[in-house]
Amino acid sequence: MRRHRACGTIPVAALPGPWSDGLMSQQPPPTALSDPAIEDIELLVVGGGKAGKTLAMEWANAGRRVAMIERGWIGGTCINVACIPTKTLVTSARALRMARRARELGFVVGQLPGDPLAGDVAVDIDLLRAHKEGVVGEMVASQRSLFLASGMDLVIGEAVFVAPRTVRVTADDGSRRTLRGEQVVINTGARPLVPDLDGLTDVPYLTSETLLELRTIPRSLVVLGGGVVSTELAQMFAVFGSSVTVIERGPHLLSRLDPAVSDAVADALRADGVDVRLSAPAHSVARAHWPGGEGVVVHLADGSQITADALLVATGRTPATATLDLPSAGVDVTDRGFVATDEFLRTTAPGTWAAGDVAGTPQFTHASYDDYRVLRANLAGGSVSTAGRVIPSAVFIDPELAMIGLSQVQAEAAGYTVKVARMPVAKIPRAHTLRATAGLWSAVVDADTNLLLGVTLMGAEASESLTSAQMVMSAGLPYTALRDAIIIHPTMTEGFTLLFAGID
Ligand SMILES: Cc1cc2nc3c(=O)[nH]c(=O)nc-3n(C[C@H](O)[C@H](O)[C@H](O)COP(=O)(O)OP(=O)(O)OC[C@H]3O[C@@H](n4cnc5c(N)ncnc54)[C@H](O)[C@@H]3O)c2cc1C
Ligand SMILES: NC(=O)c1ccc[n+]([C@@H]2O[C@H](COP(=O)([O-])OP(=O)(O)OC[C@H]3O[C@@H](n4cnc5c(N)ncnc54)[C@H](O)[C@@H]3O)[C@@H](O)[C@H]2O)c1
Repeated sequence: MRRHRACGTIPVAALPGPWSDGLMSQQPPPTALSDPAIEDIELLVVGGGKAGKTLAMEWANAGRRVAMIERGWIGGTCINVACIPTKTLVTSARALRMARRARELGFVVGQLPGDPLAGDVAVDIDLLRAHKEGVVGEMVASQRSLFLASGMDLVIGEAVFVAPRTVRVTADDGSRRTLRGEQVVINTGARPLVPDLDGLTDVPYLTSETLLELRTIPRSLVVLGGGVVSTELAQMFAVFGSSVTVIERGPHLLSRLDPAVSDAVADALRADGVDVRLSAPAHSVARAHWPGGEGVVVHLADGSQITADALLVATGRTPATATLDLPSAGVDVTDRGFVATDEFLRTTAPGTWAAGDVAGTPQFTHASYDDYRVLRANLAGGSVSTAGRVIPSAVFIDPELAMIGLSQVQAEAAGYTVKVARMPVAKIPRAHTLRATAGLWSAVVDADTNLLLGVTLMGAEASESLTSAQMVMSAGLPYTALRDAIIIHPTMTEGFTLLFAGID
């Protein structure tokens, strides 16, 4: 039988956002257990990220006593302020780019009088935001329904450890509960990292979270950092009409890629008008004023400066542990502030586990979901390890970039003798029908075994095509399995038959 633990002390009216109605009113009043101040449960999930919420729902659906504490984002970071809103906006940017190429594609769009942009079409920021909020709102509502239907106790508030496996939650109205789990999972994610840069705290700056709330498209935007968040948002805002400059302190965008691929990413951004400055460490930031306006000026170490209406800080993410009081839980952190876990996702405190970004898992939602699979097994007494996981990823720029496994540089450094397949995307028939012939596919093959070591696809629909290579890799099949497969024509995935033709 499902059992609910109460959160009646947190008034529904205190809850933010569209999920505030009816959430707590379905819960019975608090029941004293072994200690009147402490509510004992089987599973306590701290932070409703991908791994934790999935496990919480599963256990609650099985009739187990589960509480999940979430400070406000029902469904976690990904749905509220990261993957889902940004990819929704990427879709708009892509459609806008296509609309600007209307004549090439055989149609015309109406002329908008007074349009400040060069093309026939322009962004309506209110419509754009409504579109994004519609997608996010539907997903949040769906998550809320699933959480409540599972029978879990969804506790809205800020969690702080007060003892091992014991958390105090404070709601917006100041009311408190104390919950103790037989098992505890910490899944609080990460937040934008704000670097220690001279002047930064004195200027208005945006992060990936606040950028999504803008009421206007800034005429000019300077982006600090040249990683994944930066490249996706910089290109998108350039397409929306901003004059965008990216400042990266290192010699390449997306520094973990082979330089040739990083260069191709920089070219793709430049093709949309982004000014990409590499090896350009920022020295300081200050407010800038000009007749009729104000913004920010970024001074670079080489003495040059960039002035813009708005500044986006995209210099990485930091684990969300600062307010958790982990020492009270007996949970150690690493020197970079992540919750220290072993390969089974156990923390240093008995019965306490961690997953997702906060645990130092590669920062992708699908990686956190894999942590759920690890936890699911290990909380049931198993010993599933996170060691050796091969995690694919994609950067949703145009053209898309998707990768898995080793790059050529990494494979050679690891001592493999490799065969490398490379092909311009223009060789794939489907790319022509999509009018999207930009990009390059490459794959690294172990010359001794013919096994795939890594694949990097830059081109239309790369994030979809990559999964075929991932399946071949995980099945331990040679690259010839893809080369000789009968693949639907014309699709982008068909490109594998061409990529691998003639690499012997
Ligand atoms: C702009 C952007 C775009 C991204 N796009 C993608 C993408 O396309 N694909 C992809 O795979 N990944 C993407 N990511 C990364 C992805 O969002 C994260 O890796 C993923 O959300 C991590 O999930 P998680 O399980 O660690 O927890 P999260 O989803 O981060 O959830 C943690 C939850 O814990 C809550 N919380 C934190 N502290 C407390 C506390 N003290 N008490 C109560 N609750 C707390 C937070 O409110 C949050 O809801 C993107 C990230 C950003 C910033
Ligand atoms: N499509 C996706 O899956 C997706 C999208 C966005 C984010 N994410 C996840 O979020 C994580 C964080 O992304 P991110 O882009 O914030 O971090 P990142 O680590 O990918 O990139 C940060 C960049 O900022 C640069 N930098 C740092 N300090 C700087 C400074 N003072 N001046 C100039 N440059 C500076 C770094 O050299 C680095 O290149 C990613 O690693 C990724 O795992 C994933």
